[in-house]
Amino acid sequence: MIRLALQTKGRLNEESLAIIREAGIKVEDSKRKLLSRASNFPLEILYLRDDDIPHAVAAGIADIGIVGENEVAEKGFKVDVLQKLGFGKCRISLAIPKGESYQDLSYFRGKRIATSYPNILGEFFTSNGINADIEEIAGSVEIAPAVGIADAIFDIVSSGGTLISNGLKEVEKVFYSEAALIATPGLGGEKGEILSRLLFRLGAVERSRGKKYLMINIPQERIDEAVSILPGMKSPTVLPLAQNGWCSIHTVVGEGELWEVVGALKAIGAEDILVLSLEKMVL
Ligand SMILES: Nc1ncnc2c1ncn2[C@@H]1O[C@H](COP(=O)(O)OP(=O)(O)OP(=O)(O)O)[C@@H](O)[C@H]1O
Ligand SMILES: O=P(O)(O)OC[C@H]1O[C@H](OP(=O)(O)OP(=O)(O)O)[C@H](O)[C@@H]1O
Ligand SMILES: [Mg+2]
Repeated sequence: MIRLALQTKGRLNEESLAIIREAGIKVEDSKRKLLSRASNFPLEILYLRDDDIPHAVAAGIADIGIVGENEVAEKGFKVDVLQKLGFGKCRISLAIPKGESYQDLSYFRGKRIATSYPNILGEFFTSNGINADIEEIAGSVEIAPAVGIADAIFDIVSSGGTLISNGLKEVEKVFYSEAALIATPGLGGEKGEILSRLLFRLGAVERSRGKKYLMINIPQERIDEAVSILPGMKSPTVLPLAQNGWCSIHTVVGEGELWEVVGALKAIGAEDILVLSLEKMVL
């Protein structure tokens, strides 16, 4: 049995559970029990505040965990970061009142900066030779300048909407983060073996993320052109059609490039273009 720490509620909770479920593991959500066993895989979930996950994993209270890289860096506990998970993407940035003019980091010399990430900020300032006053606060950091408890802030930014709503502007992007799977260093034996099985499944889930299965029909003489347009995994599958002179091409395309590829294929005479969702890419 392996124990996985997940955020009880908040930004990472739903997607963390979704990724486990996409890996075919049946688990209950945190509304019922804070420790719950999967019914079809040797895994149990321990639901925690995200701040507590790096320590729980470093201390072996949980064997693995899903948490933002920002929390891992801030807490500084020794854990292995096994895999980035592609969600919870954000950055931690320095922001100042929008009316202020800003040239460079020297702006922050002698200023009071409110943050929930004093260690990341402290290291950043030290390595840039900035001496400032770091005020640690647990939440609602963006309001600190307006109520006079700080001159600037260092906090999580994603869309930037919260900064704008609070009359602030982002001036330095310091740390980029996303959710990651972390583990107690040196997990071996039975736990190591269960972890490999889990990583194998998560890899398949991750690879299929944002990917579509594309099927087109195309005249035989255009196959080479079509293949050069398709980004495909290896080379795309080409199948003959019952209709003479035509064939069907199947391949996997990233969602980001889908419409461009479809447009280019149409332009060279592709027809019957089907886009299907891709369940898993095991390889
Ligand atoms: N706006 C955002 N966009 C994307 N990811 C975010 C955003 N805000 C936070 N995150 C990521 O999600 C993590 C959890 O954020 P959340 O706001 O749920 O934390 P919290 O309030 O500290 O929760 P907890 O109650 O578990 O301590 C952050 O540490 C960060 O990695
Ligand atoms: O740039 P934005 O897209 O506006 O996102 C940034 C905000 O998101 C997070 O807060 P969240 O909404 O999770 O609430 P919290 O402060 O209660 O954790 C973070 O603490 C910022 O305040
Ligand atoms: Mg927290």
